[in-house]
Amino acid sequence: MPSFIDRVVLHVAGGDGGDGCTSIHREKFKPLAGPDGGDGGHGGDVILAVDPRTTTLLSYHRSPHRSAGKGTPGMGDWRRGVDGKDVILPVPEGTVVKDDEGRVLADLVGADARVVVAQGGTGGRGNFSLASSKRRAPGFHLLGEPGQVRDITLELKTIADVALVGYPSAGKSSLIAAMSAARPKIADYPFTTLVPNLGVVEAGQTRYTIADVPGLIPGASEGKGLGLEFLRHIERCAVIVHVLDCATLEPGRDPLSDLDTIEAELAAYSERLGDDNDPLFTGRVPLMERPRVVVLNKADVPDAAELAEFVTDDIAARGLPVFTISAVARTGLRELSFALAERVGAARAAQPASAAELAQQREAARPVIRPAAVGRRGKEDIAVVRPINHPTEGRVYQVRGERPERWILQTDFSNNEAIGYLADRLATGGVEDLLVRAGARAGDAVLIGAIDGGVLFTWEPTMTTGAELLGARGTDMRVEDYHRRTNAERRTRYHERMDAKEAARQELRDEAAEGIWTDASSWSRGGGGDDEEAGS
Ligand SMILES: Nc1nc2c(ncn2[C@@H]2O[C@H](COP(=O)(O)OP(=O)(O)OP(=O)(O)O)[C@@H](O)[C@H]2O)c(=O)[nH]1
Ligand SMILES: [Mg+2]
Repeated sequence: MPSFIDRVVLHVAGGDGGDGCTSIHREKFKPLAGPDGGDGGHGGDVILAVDPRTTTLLSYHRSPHRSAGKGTPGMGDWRRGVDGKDVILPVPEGTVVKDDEGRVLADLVGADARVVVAQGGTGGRGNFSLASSKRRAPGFHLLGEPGQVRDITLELKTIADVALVGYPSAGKSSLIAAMSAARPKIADYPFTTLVPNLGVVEAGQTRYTIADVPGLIPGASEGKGLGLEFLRHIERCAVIVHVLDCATLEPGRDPLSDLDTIEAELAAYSERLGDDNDPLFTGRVPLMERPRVVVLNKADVPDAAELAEFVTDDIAARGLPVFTISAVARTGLRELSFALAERVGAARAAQPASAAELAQQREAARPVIRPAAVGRRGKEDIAVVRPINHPTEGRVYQVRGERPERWILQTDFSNNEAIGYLADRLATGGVEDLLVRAGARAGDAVLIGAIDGGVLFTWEPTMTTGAELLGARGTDMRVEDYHRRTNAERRTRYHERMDAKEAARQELRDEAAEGIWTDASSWSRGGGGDDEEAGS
């Protein structure tokens, strides 16, 4: 059985959006009745949702890849593609979601807490919805955007009122079994408990939860034993109970030094927690200031009872309440459960009145980081343009920004009209202005997106060649006769034209300062070479 099921790395993928459709409506006596290609469906999201019936992250450890459904392509007759299905992953309450850089994306507390961890891609627009008065019969559609893909880490931090801490085999599981209806595994070998067990205790009017966590050994705060796996669970418990084994035969151990060892580990962990130890985040007092109770266990063993009596005063002298019990013989449990109820009650009274109040305070104290929005629901940013040194292309103007990068993903580069549409979008979206301001000139290499996976092309500003190139139908003259040619012919023509321009530019460049401008001819993905068909 894996020991780290309360921390899993999950690979999540939103569904890809379906492509739009290019279609011309046909009717009897009216074979070309305008565009009727529908939009592609949106991809589904991957969502984490708190589910009270889920108590561990075990199932994600077994199958860590989760993807939402794809949107289907649009079709003729104005039919829209079908949206991909969302995938809803149930997680236990107390699951903290982090991205691959360790930033907290969500802290799922509350019965209906949920978060989208991978957004589905937006469906591509069909030629019907791309039609405008300028562009009456678009011969292209937009591609569906890929869904968001990423690795997230889920960590389960048990939410209980009381945490039982102590060395392996101290009797923590035995104690929770004696105090509540929980039936954890109990055995005489260390690290029997790998996943925290939760029990509910009723003492008088107070009802509280108690968590038995895996055993702790020296060095746990540096990850020894089950280390941090264990320590994570005490972060959210209001009261800490030290369970000390008075019958251990291990050399060098006795209740007092065990107590010191565990306290030192808690202090080291608290240090590590840093910001997360902040009461505003946990809603509790910092770990080291939380109330503690000491339990001397195994008093049914004669020697142990003697030892317990012997150390009681020492521990009490440190200001800690002490209870001598036997989890097996079930002695001393009633006093203990009432003493815990009292401290839990006090901790609850000191807490912010409501979860909402806590959330509000927390929000004010630190920015809540939410998953970066991609696709249809996201707020769109402004592009940034800067000259960079491309590893293979030399000096390149790089354009970064959600909008232009999405446009690239939506463009079918085998369709010249779609490329023309992209050029229009870049011009009207202000990217051309930014290029001019950044100092780019016609013929410079421009990269939209990251160095890997971005699209590299030679820039021809529409503002200098623009108006005169716009045909009567609003189509780009660079692709003027698109409707009379096959795809392959169009592509070839386009590349011939680009090559000719490139040759002309090359001459100019040769005269200009050497080595500054580089060759980045025609559209190519990821900085790779030209298309196979180019120059044929
Ligand atoms: N005699 C006696 N034995 C006990 C008592 N409590 C627990 N034990 C025994 O101690 C051993 C370990 O008990 P567990 O409850 O599994 O200990 P634990 O602290 O949960 O151990 P880990 O899960 O490994 O960290 C078992 O053999 C228990 O039967 C007790 O009060 N008296
Ligand atoms: Mg145990």
